[in-house]
Amino acid sequence: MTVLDDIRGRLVVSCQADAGEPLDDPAHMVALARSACNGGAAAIRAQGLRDLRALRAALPDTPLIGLIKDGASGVYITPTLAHAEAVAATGADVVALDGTRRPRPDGRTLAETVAALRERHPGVLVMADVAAEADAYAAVAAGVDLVGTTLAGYTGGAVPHDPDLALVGALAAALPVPVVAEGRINTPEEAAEALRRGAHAVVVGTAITRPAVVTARFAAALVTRAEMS
Ligand SMILES: CC(=O)N[C@H](C=O)[C@@H](O)[C@H](O)[C@H](O)COP(=O)(O)O
Repeated sequence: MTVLDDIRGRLVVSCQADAGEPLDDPAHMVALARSACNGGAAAIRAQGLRDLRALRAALPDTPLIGLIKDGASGVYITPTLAHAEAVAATGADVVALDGTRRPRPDGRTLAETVAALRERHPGVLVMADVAAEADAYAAVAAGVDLVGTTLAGYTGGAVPHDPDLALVGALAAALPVPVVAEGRINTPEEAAEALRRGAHAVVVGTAITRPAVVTARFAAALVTRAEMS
């Protein structure tokens, strides 16, 4: 069984906390990840070397998708080969990296990044986080193992409210590699719809592991009600 077999048709839970948030502690991420696995998650996606090392040690048999966020705009998801190598060195099974066609900060192409990572870390899988169909075609040509819709809606303009399930469907129909639905999947129904549209797996983060954001949605709804009455 490969990691891709393990996650087929399943839920992957993203356990990430921004710096300074109350949950920004590897012990909290491990607790979130254990809870997610108890609830049926097949794999965990996580950010930052500290959290990745803690998760690998605590959950050695759970497939782990790792990344490093360097900044919050432009190419910030595992932006360079050095970041990708550092993620692979934590023991993550999959390295998720920016798979858009934007220039990378170290000047390497995505194809060069993938090739060098594979040479130094044989066996690691590479997931391209893309924003658009053309990104995905280029990423597949560059040799990635799977493609995620992670960055759809995050490369300019207002962030949409809904997940880009149309992109999931288009990529699943066209690509020769597994497509992971990721980004703003906020309900079980949306997760199921992503699978119906051909996703190999579904990543959910915020709706499960960011309680401040989820709480704010409830609180905002109550404020609106109070204003109307
Ligand atoms: C755009 C970006 O930086 N996405 C990040 C990628 O790892 C995370 O902040 C998201 O939480 C993750 O993709 C899961 O998505 P959602 O939290 O919407 O379920």
